[in-house]
Amino acid sequence: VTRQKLLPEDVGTDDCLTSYTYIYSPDLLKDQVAFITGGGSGIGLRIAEIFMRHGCDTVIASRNLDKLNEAAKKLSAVSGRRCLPLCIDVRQPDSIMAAVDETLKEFGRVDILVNNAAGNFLCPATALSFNAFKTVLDIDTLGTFNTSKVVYEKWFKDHGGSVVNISATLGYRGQALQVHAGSAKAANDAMTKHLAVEWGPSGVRVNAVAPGPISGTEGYRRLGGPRGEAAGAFQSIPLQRAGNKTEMAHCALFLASRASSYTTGAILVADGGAWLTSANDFSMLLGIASSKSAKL
Ligand SMILES: CC/C=C\C/C=C\C/C=C\C/C=C\C/C=C\C/C=C\C=C\C(=O)SCCNC(=O)CCNC(=O)[C@H](O)C(C)(C)COP(=O)(O)OP(=O)(O)OC[C@H]1O[C@@H](n2cnc3c(N)ncnc32)[C@H](O)[C@@H]1OP(=O)(O)O
Ligand SMILES: NC(=O)C1=CN([C@@H]2O[C@H](COP(=O)(O)OP(=O)(O)OC[C@H]3O[C@@H](n4cnc5c(N)ncnc54)[C@H](OP(=O)(O)O)[C@@H]3O)[C@@H](O)[C@H]2O)C=CC1
Repeated sequence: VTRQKLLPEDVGTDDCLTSYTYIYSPDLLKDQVAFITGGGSGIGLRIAEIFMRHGCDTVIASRNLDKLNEAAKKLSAVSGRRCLPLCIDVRQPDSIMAAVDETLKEFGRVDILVNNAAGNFLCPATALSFNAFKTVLDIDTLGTFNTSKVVYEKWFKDHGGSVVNISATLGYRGQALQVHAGSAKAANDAMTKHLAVEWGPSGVRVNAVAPGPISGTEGYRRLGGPRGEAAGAFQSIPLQRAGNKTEMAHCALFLASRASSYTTGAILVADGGAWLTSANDFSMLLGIASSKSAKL
């Protein structure tokens, strides 16, 4: 008897999948438009690809326009849908307003907002500067609020829509070296619920996906994922492995689409059960608990 491996395909380069098997209808997002922050790399890029394969046009928006231009070409080539790359810094409301105006000019609508952009690094609280803590809060939490508010006021308020925030389970039990990111994501989980309540009557759903360690991304590398994997750290996760980007994109697709039409204010935990059981302490894992270095 072969034990079933709960490992769905994630076959491809770091950029786009080379093969894909549908688990939802290919028309699930037909002719909708999604605005995805941080859509030029990692989990955001895979979300853009999977949404486009389901009939959606996308805007991918972040700081590095060269990276976005290259990603947009690849995304359009694999999906046959339109992808508009736009330069924003989620800390700068004016840049978001200009990008949403451009989106409405190009596509005439926006149906889905994915707040995926974030910044993170490992750093002990004592070594973390005041500005470093503020920077992560500014990107992760204020950035999520800024983008949600602009998209709501310019379109969702009158037409409805779906917001998907990308959170993390890292703060659920507390973790060394992560007070900045854990605090930011906890605030985002609260924001998800508050905005779900306030915007529900306008036909706007607000939900979140909370990943655990997800391989093949900058975040995974920065947080010591490959070292953790080599040290057998993921054996304490019930599903005994890191997740992959396609799995996160499928969660975002569910929450963004009519498949979850009666779901709002929900946080979909997608971490292989990690936070329930794991000794999820990076400092122990990486042997750097007593490090005084600000730049790990
Ligand atoms: C992955 C898991 C691996 C192993 C786990 C094993 C077992 C655990 C089992 C279960 C655990 C379950 C769940 C947890 C799993 C996953 C982790 C969860 C979350 C992951 C989140 C992310 O991945 S976020 C995306 C990551 N990508 C990026 O960060 C890219 C974008 N980043 C940036 O742009 C920069 O890094 C930035 C965030 C610093 C912002 O840049 P910028 O605006 O240019 O700011 P700066 O001017 O450069 O800096 C501002 C201040 O910050 C200080 N700083 C910068 N870098 C560092 C650092 N590395 N350390 C300390 N301080 C830093 C800088 O000095 C500035 O402060 P000053 O006081 O000097 O002004
Ligand atoms: N990988 C993992 O293990 C986990 C990831 N997550 C979450 O998943 C999401 C994606 O992370 P991941 O794919 O790993 O990492 P990436 O570094 O690939 O993605 C982060 C993205 O955010 C963009 N970004 C960063 N700062 C800004 C800014 N100020 N304005 C606009 N865009 C910005 C970056 O683009 P650019 O540099 O061009 O601005 C980049 O595309 C994040 O929310 C992260 O917290 C949660 C748990 C675990």
